[in-house]
Amino acid sequence: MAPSPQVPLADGITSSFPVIDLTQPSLSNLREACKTYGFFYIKGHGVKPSLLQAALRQCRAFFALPLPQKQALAGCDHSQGYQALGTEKLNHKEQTQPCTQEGFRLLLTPPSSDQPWPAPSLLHDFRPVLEEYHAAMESVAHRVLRLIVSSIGMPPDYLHDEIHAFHPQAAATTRLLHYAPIPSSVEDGVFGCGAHTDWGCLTLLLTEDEGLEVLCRPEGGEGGTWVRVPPCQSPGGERGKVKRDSRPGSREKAWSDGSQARTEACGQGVKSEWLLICNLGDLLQRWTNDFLRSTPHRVVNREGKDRFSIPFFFSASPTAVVECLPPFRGIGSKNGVREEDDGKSRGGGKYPPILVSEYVAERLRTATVGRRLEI
Ligand SMILES: O=C(O)CCC(=O)C(=O)O
Ligand SMILES: [Fe+2]
Repeated sequence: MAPSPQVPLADGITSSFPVIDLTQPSLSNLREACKTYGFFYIKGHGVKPSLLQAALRQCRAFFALPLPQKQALAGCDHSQGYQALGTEKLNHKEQTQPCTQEGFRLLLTPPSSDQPWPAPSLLHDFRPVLEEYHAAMESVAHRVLRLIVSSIGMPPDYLHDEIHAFHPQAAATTRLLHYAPIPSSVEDGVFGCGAHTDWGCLTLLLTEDEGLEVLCRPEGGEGGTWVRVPPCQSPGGERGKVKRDSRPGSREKAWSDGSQARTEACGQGVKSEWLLICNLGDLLQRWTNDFLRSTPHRVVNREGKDRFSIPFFFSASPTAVVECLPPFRGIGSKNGVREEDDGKSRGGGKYPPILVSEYVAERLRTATVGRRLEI
């Protein structure tokens, strides 16, 4: 099968960031993307652009509400509702300040009567638009997961049917994020959101704004290079400009203009399509004994502008056990390369089996300010 369109990287990085077309997916490209980067773009997802635009409009409208109205929507715990600026720190090693963002978590799967919603008198279309958006992302996530499982040589429904990973339902959260117009400073430890991995199965991200950076380690191992990921679409369909970090000795690289990928992905002359950015989370990495990657990423607000994004976090059923899958038992992964077991693995894998609920609760707890989390 022909290679899928790629986003070539700038500044001498030889590899590229893949675009997976859900209408004609290449499993080998998908496997390579999941193994090498843990990040890829999705095209051909079938979600209407009008729904994506409406979700972003509601996101902006929500954060434009006066602070007391947002604070009234704090959930009974951190997993739902409003989180004010200054309440989260994802990386206690590198961040000197909390993330410069405020957020609103919509834990809609499974449905819960505890989920706070703004009154329709405040934001009339908020709930119907975001419920539709959540359902659309959930369906994309199930499709992508089956493809990922097929790409590693397993029956597509293995996680669904054998592991009951999503039975009766995978927990899934749509999160609205607003990054305050505070310039980040990598040197001073000020980040829109500090380097972290996502703790679910996979994340689908929608944003029109620059700022997302991914730690690129094609060879695996320590170190790596932070690369900037062009947004899913630029405002008005215009293409983003190449941004390079020209500071001497900088290890940060810019992706080349994402418009190239979008044009290639959509065909010349066609108005650019809305891509989704997909990344793998820790559960998939643990299930595959580190064969697939849950890659560190961060948000750097270089221009100090308001930034909006909507990640959809697809986790798993809280009662599912995360334990090394059969093909990866006895196989270690060093520097991203499969190798034979060194004899120290437990339960056939590097990690002891853990309940999804335990893993997720611990990660959520450590993300609130005052707790430690190191990557
Ligand atoms: O806002 C973004 O672009 C990414 C946010 C993110 O990585 C997260 O919330 O886990
Ligand atoms: Fe993330």
